[in-house]
Amino acid sequence: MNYDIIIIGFGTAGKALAGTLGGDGKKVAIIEESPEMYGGACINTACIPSKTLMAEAGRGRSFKEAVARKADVVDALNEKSHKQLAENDNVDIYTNSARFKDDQTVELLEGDDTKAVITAGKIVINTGAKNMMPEIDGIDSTKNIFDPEGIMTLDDRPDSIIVLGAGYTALEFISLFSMLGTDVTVIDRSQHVLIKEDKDIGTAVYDDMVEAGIKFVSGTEALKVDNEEGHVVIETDQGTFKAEAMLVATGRKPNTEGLALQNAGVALDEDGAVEVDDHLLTTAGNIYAAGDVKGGSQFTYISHDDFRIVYDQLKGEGERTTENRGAVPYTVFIDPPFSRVGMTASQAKKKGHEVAEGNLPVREIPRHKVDDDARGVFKAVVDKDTDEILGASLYGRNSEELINIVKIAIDHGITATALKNNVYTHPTMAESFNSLFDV
Ligand SMILES: Cc1cc2nc3c(=O)[nH]c(=O)nc-3n(C[C@H](O)[C@H](O)[C@H](O)COP(=O)(O)OP(=O)(O)OC[C@H]3O[C@@H](n4cnc5c(N)ncnc54)[C@H](O)[C@@H]3O)c2cc1C
Ligand SMILES: NC(=O)c1ccc[n+]([C@@H]2O[C@H](COP(=O)([O-])OP(=O)(O)OC[C@H]3O[C@@H](n4cnc5c(N)ncnc54)[C@H](O)[C@@H]3O)[C@@H](O)[C@H]2O)c1
Repeated sequence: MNYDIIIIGFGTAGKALAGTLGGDGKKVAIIEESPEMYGGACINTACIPSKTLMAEAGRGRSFKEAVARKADVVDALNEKSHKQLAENDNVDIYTNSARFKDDQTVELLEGDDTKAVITAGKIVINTGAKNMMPEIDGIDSTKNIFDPEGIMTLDDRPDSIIVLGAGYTALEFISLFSMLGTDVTVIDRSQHVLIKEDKDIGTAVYDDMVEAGIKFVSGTEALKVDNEEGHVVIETDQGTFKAEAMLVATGRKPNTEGLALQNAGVALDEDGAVEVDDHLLTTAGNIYAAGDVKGGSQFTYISHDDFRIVYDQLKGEGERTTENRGAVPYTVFIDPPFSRVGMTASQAKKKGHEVAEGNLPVREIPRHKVDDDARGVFKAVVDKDTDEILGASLYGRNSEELINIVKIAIDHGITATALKNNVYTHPTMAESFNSLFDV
């Protein structure tokens, strides 16, 4: 069977491309290896389930209630994603593993057997990333060790948990389990949490987590894990720790295993990600890669923007690139959330900017009284000479929404003075910008 385009992986970019190109009348094949993953990681195993659990915990629901609602949300979104493409007459969904035969030919596998072979002039790889398990003695044979996906399928809340890692994924689960009443111990290689972020904010997050009862064992190397009386016991260079369960959140790696990329002339970079140019073209001239599999920032909205770039290559002027998509904001959904866009003050100084800094503790924002939550601090980085906004790091309630305002300001050259003098509704966290940008 020949198609105009084959998409490997039903992730964020893949789904949008298949739907849009199918709508344009192109003959599209989309290949997904698991029916449980229609719509990709974000809705099935990552963003949506984790944020649903967090929202439920915030409402004071039990773990069981939270997990039950999360399952309903995931099922509904998975079904909706499948339906959207299944109802498109120009899109064929294949539930198989894909493997390249050459740069225009893809095998559809069931186990080791080739069930069919399909061809297309253009192919998009959107196979995402998967959790990495570190090599620790005993990790494969010890029970009650979970990755982020697995920990969200537990029936009962563990009374105690060890979290290995303190990156963005780990921090969200640390916060979640702490809110649910689990005793949390964090074991991490690095010396500080949020090491790449503004130092004061990293400290504020750490202090709030310690205040909530979370225990950190930082700068630590895990040596060995085992089970003892139904618990997980971890031996480290700073002592031995024990809990009912352990979550391993030590990073993710691009999903390229089994694709036989060498058959298509698609090269990987030194981190194992598919090598792409700024139009997302791989080293094979007719094959694109989108989303986590190409490395860089791993966010669902980046995968969605990758869809725009590839679509623009296939149907538009080819002007959108990874270089002109603008500032990329992000939120770590801890309680309260931490969000960032652009540079920190120290990064801006290193780049030669004369910096003016806004620094506003949340306790000075009127809205905090209404919410009865004084935790957090908002920081802004402004170029002293030009009034240009260079970045913002916001730790506090509603930062996941506010950061998008700053992103628009950065992308469209809206100055710090403009945000300072803007009229905002009251009482909101947004009105903090009247003070934050008064630098
Ligand atoms: C716990 C967690 C929470 C997260 N929270 C957020 C968040 O709040 N906000 C955010 O923006 N990002 C978040 N992320 C990151 C986000 O999930 C990813 O960036 C996003 O899902 C990447 O999508 P993608 O398009 O690259 O592909 P994916 O959604 O990963 O889809 C790839 C698909 O390809 C399939 N596949 C793989 N290999 C093959 C093959 N050989 N043949 C056929 N099919 C194959 C897979 O089954 C999968 O369905 C989170 C990640 C994790 C782990
Ligand atoms: N809210 C969001 O948008 C969101 C949420 C979760 C993840 N993500 C995406 O997923 C990506 C991956 O995040 P991540 O947190 O999984 O990875 P990461 O690479 O950001 O963090 C890994 C952490 O594990 C630690 N570590 C590594 N090996 C270790 C070992 N053997 N022992 C102890 N500690 C060890 C590291 O010190 C680090 O703190 C992020 O870059 C982000 O883009 C996004």
